[in-house]
Amino acid sequence: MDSWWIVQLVLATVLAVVVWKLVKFNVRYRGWCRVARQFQNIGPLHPVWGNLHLFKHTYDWMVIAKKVVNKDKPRIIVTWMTNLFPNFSMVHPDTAKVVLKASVPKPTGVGSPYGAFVSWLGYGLLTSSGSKWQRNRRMLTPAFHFDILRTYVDVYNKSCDRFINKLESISTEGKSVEITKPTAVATLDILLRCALSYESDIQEQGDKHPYVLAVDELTHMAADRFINPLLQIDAVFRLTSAGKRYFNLCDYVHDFANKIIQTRKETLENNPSSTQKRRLDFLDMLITTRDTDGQGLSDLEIRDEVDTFMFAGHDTTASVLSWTFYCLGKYPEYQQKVFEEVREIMQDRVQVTWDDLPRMQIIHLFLKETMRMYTPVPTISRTLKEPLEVDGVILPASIDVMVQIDCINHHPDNWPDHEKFRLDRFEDHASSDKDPFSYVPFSAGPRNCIGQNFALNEMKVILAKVLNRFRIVLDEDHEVVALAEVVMKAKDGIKVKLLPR
Ligand code: HEM
Repeated sequence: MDSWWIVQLVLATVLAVVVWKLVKFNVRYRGWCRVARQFQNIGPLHPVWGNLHLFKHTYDWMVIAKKVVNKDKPRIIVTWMTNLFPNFSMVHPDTAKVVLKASVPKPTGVGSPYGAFVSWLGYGLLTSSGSKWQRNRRMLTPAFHFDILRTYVDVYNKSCDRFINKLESISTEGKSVEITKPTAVATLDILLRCALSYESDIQEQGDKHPYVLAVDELTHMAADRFINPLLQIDAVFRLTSAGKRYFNLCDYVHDFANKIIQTRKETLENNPSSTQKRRLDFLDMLITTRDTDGQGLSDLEIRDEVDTFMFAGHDTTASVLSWTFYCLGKYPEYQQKVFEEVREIMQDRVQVTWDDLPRMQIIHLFLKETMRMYTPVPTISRTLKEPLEVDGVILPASIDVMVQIDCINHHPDNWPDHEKFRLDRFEDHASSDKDPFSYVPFSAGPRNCIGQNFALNEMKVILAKVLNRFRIVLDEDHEVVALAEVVMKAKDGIKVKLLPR
């Protein structure tokens, strides 16, 4: 056969594959259109860009969606990502619960919401699916048992003392301070101490500390990758200067964790009784946990879980705390109520105890309403491997579906006056006939947040101690705008005045 024939054969094969793919896509596409027609669209369609022309930034989606939810009270919203790909968003508890209860995997491929985080977090609990996730979730659950969490209260107290010192040093003469950054460093400090027993002066150093800087930059860069599918292809991203920096930072945080893991493994091997003399941390649990076959986690799995805790546990908690400081300043009459509760519980003490935590009921209500108003994790997603029936419609396999927690928190069917901050909103929430899926800041179902009690305890300790020390007043000259990014952020931060009590 001469070479001309070979070329023709190759071209014909390529053409046949392309045609076959197009036909397959066309069948799928028509199926998507049939389904999409049954639900409300987020807005007018552009002939090429679908709904994308409506959003300049990813966070614009939530602003528009919440207006639609408020006006028409839909249960599912369709967004066309160009005219070729529909995206189905569950915005009501009835539709969200079907997705959250099903064991539906996380989307981690190129162009998917979690894909951008994989080179940093690997396949830890947040990004893994299927049997790997099931095994590891079972193995890690004991690390969040109350008996373990109880021992962290001391860490929260000590770290919060450093946080208060930091705030005092930057808020001299009643000047207002930007609160979100020091709060994020404080929550990272707490996680490093609880997860790895890593003791350092990171709060004093702030982003001069290389680990703080790395985690902060990685969080932002991974979020930027998330909105640019091209940059999600590692090989393409590596060619950009941002990509080079990103992978260097990944190497740095991986090395940082690897060194601590190796040192700890050697200590545990050489001196197994060392754990009896000190507080156990997450790393001890990760190294010693065993599955039903007696197998432990590999070194890579341990590192992935450590990095996952750092990412999933620090920015989320910092977001809630920052918005809570904001709301305390915005609603001084509620701040007074919370403060009175703190004084009643703590009397003359400055350290919070484990037994104080369940008594902090007004703080608890305040945190809950803050998390409803300023949803810490606005959006999560899943990828359908099988068709799933939602609201009487079969959503086809192979599409990504989103659960829009922020829309659920503001759905007028469940939350009348949803834009109003009301401390009494949750007073009888548990006992009322309200659907538990109408409020899911920590998600719900099998893949709910494993760290929620850790976070709630930590936030209560910090709030009690900060309020015991300062009265919080909003800086009225600073405009605060909420942006629904990966976590809920304030556009130019949050500024408050901290007046000593
Ligand atoms: C106020 C603070 C927090 C909020 C609002 C929050 C919220 C959430 C949400 C919404 C999810 C579901 C994510 C998804 O489906 O993609 C989640 C999962 C997760 N969170 Fe949290 N989280 C917080 C604190 C923490 C802390 C402190 C830790 C660890 C120490 C943590 C570790 C995790 C992990 C490992 C997962 C994945 C669980 C799984 O899929 O099995 N979170 N969190």
